[in-house]
Amino acid sequence: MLPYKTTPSPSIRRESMMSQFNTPKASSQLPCLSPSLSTVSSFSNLRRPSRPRSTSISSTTSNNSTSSLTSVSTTSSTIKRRYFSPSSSNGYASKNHQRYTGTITVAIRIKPITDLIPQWTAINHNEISHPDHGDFSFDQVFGPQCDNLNVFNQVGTDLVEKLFDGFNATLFAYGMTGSGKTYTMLGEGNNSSNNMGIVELCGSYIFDKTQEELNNNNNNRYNITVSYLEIYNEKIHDLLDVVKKNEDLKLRNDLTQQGGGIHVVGLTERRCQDCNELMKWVKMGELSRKTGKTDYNTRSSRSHAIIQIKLITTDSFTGNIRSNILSLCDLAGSERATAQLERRKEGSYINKSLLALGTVISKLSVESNVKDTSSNSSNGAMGHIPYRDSKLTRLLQPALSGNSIVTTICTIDPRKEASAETINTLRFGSRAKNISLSISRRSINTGLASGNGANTNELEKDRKIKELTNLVKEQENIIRDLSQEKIDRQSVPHGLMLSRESTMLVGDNYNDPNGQYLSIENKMLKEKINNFEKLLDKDGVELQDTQVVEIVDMLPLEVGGLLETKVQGLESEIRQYKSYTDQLERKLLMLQQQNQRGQPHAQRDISPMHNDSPSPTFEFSPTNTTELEDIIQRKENKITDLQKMLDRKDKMIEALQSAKRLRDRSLGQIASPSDT
Ligand SMILES: Nc1ncnc2c1ncn2[C@@H]1O[C@H](COP(=O)(O)OP(=O)(O)OP(=O)(O)O)[C@@H](O)[C@H]1O
Repeated sequence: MLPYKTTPSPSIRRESMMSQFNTPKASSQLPCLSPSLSTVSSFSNLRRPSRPRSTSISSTTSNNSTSSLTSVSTTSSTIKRRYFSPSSSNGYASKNHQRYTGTITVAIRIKPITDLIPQWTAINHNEISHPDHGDFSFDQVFGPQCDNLNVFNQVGTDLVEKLFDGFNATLFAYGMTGSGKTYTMLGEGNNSSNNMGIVELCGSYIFDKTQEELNNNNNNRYNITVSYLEIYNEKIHDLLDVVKKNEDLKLRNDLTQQGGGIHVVGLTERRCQDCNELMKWVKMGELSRKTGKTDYNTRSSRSHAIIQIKLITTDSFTGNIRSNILSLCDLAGSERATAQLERRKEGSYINKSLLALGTVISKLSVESNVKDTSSNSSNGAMGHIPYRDSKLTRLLQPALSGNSIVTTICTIDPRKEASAETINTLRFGSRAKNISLSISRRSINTGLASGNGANTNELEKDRKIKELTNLVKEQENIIRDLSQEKIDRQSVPHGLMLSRESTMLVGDNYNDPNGQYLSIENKMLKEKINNFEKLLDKDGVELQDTQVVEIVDMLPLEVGGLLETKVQGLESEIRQYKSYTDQLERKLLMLQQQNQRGQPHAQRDISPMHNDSPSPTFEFSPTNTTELEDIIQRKENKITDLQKMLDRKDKMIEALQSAKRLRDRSLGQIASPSDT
């Protein structure tokens, strides 16, 4: 169990502090016991002119505090811890209600100083005062005398109670460097007395309460985990994983979270059996956290740190499970520029993210005011809130936008030289105080728990994983189909053998048969063009019969008609050549006979004697036998060529006709006798 040493009861020490409070000078040392009273809604409203100090508050407060002090059982008889019972006047819903409505709770904590007279003092449990700036009102004001347990009793117990009621809760410490944020959240030194920080006190309270519930035979079973991260120079580090501690973890919107959430991908969660174990992890994380020396703090936190304690509640009777998170944030402190380069760089990141937080708080505050003033007429729509301006605001986004009950502890250094920062901090606090929250209880999962600590989140994640796995499978199928399509395209025979039927079959395998068919058709047409080009190139070269048939087979039927006409033209041309050649031969014969008889070349007219058939027109007329022989030879060659060409065309026509017959047959038509 917890290694706490027995501590003096807070109530006893409070009694002794009360005596100081009754003296006028002791107002700055006001103990912090009363529940929240104030609900002032703007910074200007929070401020009142200085007034004479009242001394009448102490007795009332003292009575209140004693009556509201309740002992909470712990599991060890040697440890007796006393907590206040949760305040009921803070706008919180009762245990049975489903919703919490109220504003962010803002507490101010004044750091004790020994050497100088403080400029800022607590005049009662809700007000802080400055001789020049006046009085300011908040939910809680903790004087320098208040210890961490006092603070916890006022602001921490409520949050933990709400956690058990099914809400998320967030507490963050805000203030200038050296003003006491880390002291408040994590305590100091060996934690021998009341210097335990809020984190440890919350952890202790949570484990005590789970034990108490078990003792009361409650059906609920609890599992508790802890995670610890820091934002250093805008990078998110996992402080509970020594191997990954320098990795920059990514943020992701977590749709499994009710109302949306921000998920830190890969953040380690450690399961804890008791507060001792929880603090062991926290201390381990502390060792990794970045610290350094600043003008105001010898061990300044150079990063924002967020510890999350997750309470997983399983109803062993119904199997319902839910998880709720308590986020405890120790922000890095704002500071002025320093000479040291490293500190300056860190400082600029810190200031930038705090500025982003300030802007978000300011805008939310304005939005809340607008909603208040327009009340029912408001449609509830939010203006743009720049959560994305920094990692810090992104991480706090779910809490600030209604996923969590939020409390802020603003720590201040009461010295004169820190006054500007104090005013800034109070301004921040007053804006935060304006922000109204309306938070649903986290829904409870039905469905049986797995018994091994499964929780809502885990079940949701399982569902999400299944969904994503299916998606991945679907995408793998698409990729496989696409690769197959590529292979098929590449394997389409290069040539003319791919029939339309086969292309249709190939096409049927694809998701989009029309598209696939068109692409194959396109490929075929390209092939046809290629072959026509080859045919043109091969003019005069003998084509194989099969080639002719193939070419003709792929020709559209209209081309066949054209070819036939062309062939008829050629045939008539050949007939003309033949007739002319006949005439020439006759003429030649005649000339030869004349030569043999020794007759002179009296006639130069060599035009055909019988002009009964049309003859082609020639450019010149032969003048002697040799010339004539030459002409005749050339013409014979030409005739041979034409006959060859005619043969080819005949074959083409034959092939065309047979292709036509085939197609007609395949179309179920009866071939007409003229086709054959
Ligand atoms: N309420 C307090 N009681 C006693 N000592 C305190 C208190 N608040 C702060 N201190 C002391 O002041 C010093 C600075 O405090 P702390 O480190 O908590 O400041 P911080 O706001 O976290 O600063 P930083 O932003 O630089 O990290 C510490 O030595 C701490 O012990």
